[in-house]
Amino acid sequence: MSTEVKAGLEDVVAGTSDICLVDGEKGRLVYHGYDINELSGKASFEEVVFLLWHGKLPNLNELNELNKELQKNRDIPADVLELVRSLAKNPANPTGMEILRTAVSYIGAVDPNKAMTREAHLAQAAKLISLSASLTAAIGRFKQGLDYVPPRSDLGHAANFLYMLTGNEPDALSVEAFDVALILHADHELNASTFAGRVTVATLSDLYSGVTSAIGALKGPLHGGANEDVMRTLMEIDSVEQTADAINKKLEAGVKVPGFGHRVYRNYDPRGLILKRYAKQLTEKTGNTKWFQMTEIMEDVVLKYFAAKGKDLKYNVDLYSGSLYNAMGISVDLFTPIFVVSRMSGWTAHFLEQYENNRIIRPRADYTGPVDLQFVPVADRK
Ligand SMILES: CC(=O)SCCNC(=O)CCNC(=O)[C@H](O)C(C)(C)COP(=O)(O)OP(=O)(O)OC[C@H]1O[C@@H](n2cnc3c(N)ncnc32)[C@H](O)[C@@H]1OP(=O)(O)O
Ligand SMILES: O=C([O-])CC(=O)C(=O)O
Repeated sequence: MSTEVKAGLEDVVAGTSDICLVDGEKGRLVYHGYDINELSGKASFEEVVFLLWHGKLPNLNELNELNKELQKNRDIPADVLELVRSLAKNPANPTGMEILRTAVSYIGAVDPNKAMTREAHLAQAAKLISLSASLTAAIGRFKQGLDYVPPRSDLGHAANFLYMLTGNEPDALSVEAFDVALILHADHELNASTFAGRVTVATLSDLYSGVTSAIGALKGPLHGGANEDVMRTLMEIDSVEQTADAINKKLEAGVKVPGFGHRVYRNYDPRGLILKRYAKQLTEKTGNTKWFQMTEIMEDVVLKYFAAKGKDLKYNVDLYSGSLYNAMGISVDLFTPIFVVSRMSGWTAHFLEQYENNRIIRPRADYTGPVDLQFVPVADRK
């Protein structure tokens, strides 16, 4: 057995997959052959869901069928809605991610369709794509003391989410920007949450357990939770003029600034460039450019700080989603749940792939503890 240990499994290839290519050197992200720049603004999120699950873009009939299936699953069942409503009011103040994780686990427990077939998994995946969006909108409303807005079947996935969140029909630019954000976050090879989920389903556990594991992993601030941290950092500074100074102080203190750095992208994160364009466009349209301006200053300060040290640290997908979502009127606590709404497509595609050609995932640890200790009865221990 090789004893070479790569901390954090850096650059370790843990399997093959034909879902998604992350080219860290060239800053490219490709879903089943399609570069994200080719899909963004042209395809809908629903088409990308089909692409990730089936390895090809849908024809019109296939897309209509998928849309029908997604629309059918949009309304939140009464028992799930009550669970979410009570959690949103709980004095422990659970986060959006905690409520979403609990609701998904509950939905799995009460789903009568427990078959471990591709057909059943696809039905469960469609249910989760729809319900994760409806639940995120409902969590946002309940946390503000507002009522549930039932879904509409005449709107696409992105527009329906914004409608269920605000109760108003969204404008075309917000729908386009949100749809693109969903596409950009849809999949990312063996990132921590997808890996966690694949490990779970590789024991031949159910798809809901895989998704619950994945949500738990995405929640952390080193992964999906960073998008909320970016916005909280900006809100804590709360001044365009103070941004450079405040970020420099954090860097000098050795704080890891959220929204920067990536395990794979050495050059730039291609998703960030697209999100930045939409954030600029939407914040200019709404007239509230403060958070976008602060984010640009943050980008400039961090890049210069590291360049001066001979390091090439770039911003990642989480940096500009903050000002973008804020311009859509979305509260910070929903930013990582929105990541779930999108990544549900990639997670479930990976789980389908794992089930198709499964072997339990079980690496080794290089043991560094003692051996041959002698047992001492408790009364004689110091
Ligand atoms: C959707 C996503 O998950 S994208 C990532 C979202 N996460 C964040 O934005 C949180 C901030 N970023 C980070 O914590 C890291 O860059 C990660 C977790 C993304 C990647 O971690 P790793 O690949 O293990 O990189 P690592 O932490 O070893 O960083 C390499 C070097 O860059 C520095 N560095 C990396 N990211 C940052 C950052 N955001 N701010 C300051 N310094 C950083 C590290 O201190 C380290 O410096 P050193 O070589 O002097 O020790
Ligand atoms: O790939 C990663 O390590 C993290 C990431 O950017 C993602 O999951 O989108």
